[in-house]
Amino acid sequence: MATDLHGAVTVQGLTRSFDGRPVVDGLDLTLRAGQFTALLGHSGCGKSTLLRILAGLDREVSGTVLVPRRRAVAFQAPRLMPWKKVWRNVLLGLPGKPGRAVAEKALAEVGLGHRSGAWPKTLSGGEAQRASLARALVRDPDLLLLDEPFGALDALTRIKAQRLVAELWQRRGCTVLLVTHDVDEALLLADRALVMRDGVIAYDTAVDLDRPRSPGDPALAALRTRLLAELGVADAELATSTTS
Ligand SMILES: Nc1ncnc2c1ncn2[C@@H]1O[C@H](COP(=O)(O)OP(=O)(O)OP(=O)(O)O)[C@@H](O)[C@H]1O
Repeated sequence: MATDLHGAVTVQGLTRSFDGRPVVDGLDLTLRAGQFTALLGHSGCGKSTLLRILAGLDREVSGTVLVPRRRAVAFQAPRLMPWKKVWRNVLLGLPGKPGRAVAEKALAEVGLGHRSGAWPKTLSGGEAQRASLARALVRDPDLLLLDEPFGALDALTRIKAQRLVAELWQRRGCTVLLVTHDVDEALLLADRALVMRDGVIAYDTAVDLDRPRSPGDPALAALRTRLLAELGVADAELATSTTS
């Protein structure tokens, strides 16, 4: 995998197979630096596989992958080490033995400065997810990869976490790729939405809507219908498909 110094991502002819079955199959994708892109697609279509490849966690691929050197990933499960205090979790794996103040700065950015010395098991689900986000931010990423980071949160915590990510993105200006099952979440946050199908990006649309966004905006509603059609979801299924 090649790396460059900017936030842009270039993927060409990317293929990843498991047991002889291609999950990513000649995929092309370009992300502009600073762009917030949502990646949608049916369960099992290969979204996490693509994200893991971009994160450098899976190198058994063919094709070209050009990503920024500084990149970080946050998963649906916060993956905190229970035997390390929150601030130590934030610094986990960082080179050069950075001090607690570095962790606390990232924790403050996600509104968790006061929990720095806590044990992970004492955090709520939303707090743990924010700690996981701080662990990504402390790496000062040009590319932030988010794999369903809000999937396990209750509705209210989820809304707060979505707002936080939107704020962080606007403040930091990094490139974001967000894997989500939730079309409404994609339309709330992203300025581009992709649908992955049959191992490639099968649909690609700009989400060119003013912020903050309102679900009542007719342009948003039209995009929503189109994306759901791309996902093969009929109108009658709308309510359940976007809240699960
Ligand atoms: N390490 C692995 N070994 C074998 N098969 C794998 C491996 N990782 C992923 N797969 C398979 O690749 C396919 C795509 O998985 P992936 O997790 O990327 O899908 P996804 O779109 O992220 O799904 P979901 O939305 O349910 O998280 C699945 O069929 C999965 O079983």
